Amino acid sequence: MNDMITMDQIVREGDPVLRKKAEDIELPASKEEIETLKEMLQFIKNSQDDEIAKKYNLRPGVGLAAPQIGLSKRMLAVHFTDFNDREYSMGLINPRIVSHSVEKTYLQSGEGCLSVDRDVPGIVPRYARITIKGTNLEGEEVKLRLKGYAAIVLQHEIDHLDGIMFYDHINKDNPFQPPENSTPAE
Ligand SMILES: O=CN(O)CCNC(=O)c1cccc(Cl)c1Cl
Ligand code: NI
Repeated sequence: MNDMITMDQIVREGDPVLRKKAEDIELPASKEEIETLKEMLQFIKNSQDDEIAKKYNLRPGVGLAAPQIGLSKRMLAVHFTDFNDREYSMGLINPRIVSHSVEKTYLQSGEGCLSVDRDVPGIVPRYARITIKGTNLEGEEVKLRLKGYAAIVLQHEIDHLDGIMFYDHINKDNPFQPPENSTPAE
């Protein structure tokens, strides 16, 4: 079905689907899975379009993981430009982090989530550099070497596939304590 995704379809914290480990998708992905992933990517683009976002009351986001629309499947979509003006706009099926730096990074402004209707302040430690493998919307195997903002966003999304929320990473005793061996991404 080719309906657009709106906030009504976004699952909020408390729903157990957000805490499940999502299942790998059997390749080649079905037409329906590809269609859904394209709708997820379109939702993210719509959420960044002032007119559309206003018309449909969409909260802006740079990524979306399938569990956030109630689908416990390992697929995600991202659409953003990083701090070096590099554009990322893609759907990924069965994404996995195949290697990462020891060094960490973080956004000094913290993170937010469409599935979390509240501000949760604090530094979210992320790996500074990651290598991801997965399958794109064209069915090709891709290998992405990411750092900085792109690395952070992809880790936030892949966490959703493992039932992890961004605030799980915030230091309970001192939320604004920069992690060991880290450099801010901004
Ligand atoms: O899972 C995806 N979302 O919940 C979409 C809404 N959040 C964001 O766009 C967002 C905001 C700040 C930092 C990061 Cl890393 C992300 Cl991802
Ligand atoms: Ni999120």
